[in-house]
Amino acid sequence: MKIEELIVEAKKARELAYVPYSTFKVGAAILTKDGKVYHGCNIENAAYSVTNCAERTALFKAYSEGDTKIAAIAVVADTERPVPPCGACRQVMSELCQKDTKIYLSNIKGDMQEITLEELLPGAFTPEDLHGK
Ligand SMILES: O=c1ccn([C@H]2C[C@H](O)[C@@H](CO)O2)c(=O)[nH]1
Repeated sequence: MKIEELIVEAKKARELAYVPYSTFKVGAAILTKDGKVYHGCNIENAAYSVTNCAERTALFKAYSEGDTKIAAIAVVADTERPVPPCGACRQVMSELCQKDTKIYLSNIKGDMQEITLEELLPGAFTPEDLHGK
């Protein structure tokens, strides 16, 4: 699958965003190493802090189906620059994506930025830290 096609899937996912509070729609699409696509949108809540971002929705969908090998993830929002994932998503991506996962940040007008996990969250807290290694 081409990068542009994965971004189109993220745009489709964005249309399903449940955003009555911010009205800010975000979409994500994951391509697994087996070639399957998972979609995710942001899902808000009247108790604002339990909102789930698009990136985490897509990753949790893939993991909960047993698909943990993530080839690529694309994220799209209507932002001036390619949408920057929030801090919580960076932490989750640093653990649930792999070192070689391709990460594409994009926006509705078509800008695209490829970024690595290490660039997204340098010095992330890892499972190794938790286990004292
Ligand atoms: O990368 C991002 C940034 C923000 N949001 C969501 C959270 C909230 O629903 C809305 C405004 O912050 O956008 C995402 O889904 N992904």
